[in-house]
Amino acid sequence: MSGFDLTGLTASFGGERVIGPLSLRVKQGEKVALVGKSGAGKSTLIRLIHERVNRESSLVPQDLGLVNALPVFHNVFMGQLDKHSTWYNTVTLVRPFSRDRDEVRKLLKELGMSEKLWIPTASLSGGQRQRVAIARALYRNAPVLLADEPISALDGPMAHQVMELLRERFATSIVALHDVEMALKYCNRIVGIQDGQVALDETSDRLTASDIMSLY
Ligand SMILES: Nc1ncnc2c1ncn2[C@@H]1O[C@H](COP(=O)(O)OP(=O)(O)OP(=O)(O)O)[C@@H](O)[C@H]1O
Repeated sequence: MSGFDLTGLTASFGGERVIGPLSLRVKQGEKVALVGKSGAGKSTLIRLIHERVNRESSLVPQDLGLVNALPVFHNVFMGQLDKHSTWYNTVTLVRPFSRDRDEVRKLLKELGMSEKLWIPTASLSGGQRQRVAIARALYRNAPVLLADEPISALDGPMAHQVMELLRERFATSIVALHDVEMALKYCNRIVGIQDGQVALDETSDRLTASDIMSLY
């Protein structure tokens, strides 16, 4: 699977509906940007999609979900925990296999931080931590990427490098982005969320930044 057709997506907090009911069909090869103002429901929608396509997806959550006490290597390795036996994962915790070390180092190099392989994650900057979560998603190598503001802590050149990498490595993606220009540049479909509903759904080549700004 690398496309999906989800219907009946809903979420409520304290009895208040914040998403849906909403349907979303994403075809293989589509790079979807979720846009909309803060509180519109983008993160909640990504969580709902992840619940439905869990094992088929690589997730970069907004809070990153890193284990601070562990080095960068182990946080990235977590992307493939469910692909190995308990024995393999336990050995890796103490003494990682060279094949995995090399693979993780190579990914980190593409993200400009190979020298951080054995550094405790807690000691990294915000942008470095974000890149660890991105490396974990790349290492998981699932058919669908689900990412919630994956470049919010990165400087300009690194933000472009990461978006390029994600576009190249994942056939299908849904990425919540605040930066409208980045959404238009790296995604081929724009889905605008307003009050938990789809308020805009159009291919990028038919939109300008000002069309999207009407959502804000
Ligand atoms: N755990 C929660 N408990 C209560 N309300 C929540 C919770 N999570 C989200 N909400 C509410 O749901 C709505 C949608 O939130 P969500 O985080 O999905 O928005 P968003 O579009 O991702 O915002 P942002 O761009 O600021 O990340 C908001 O009104 C928010 O207050």
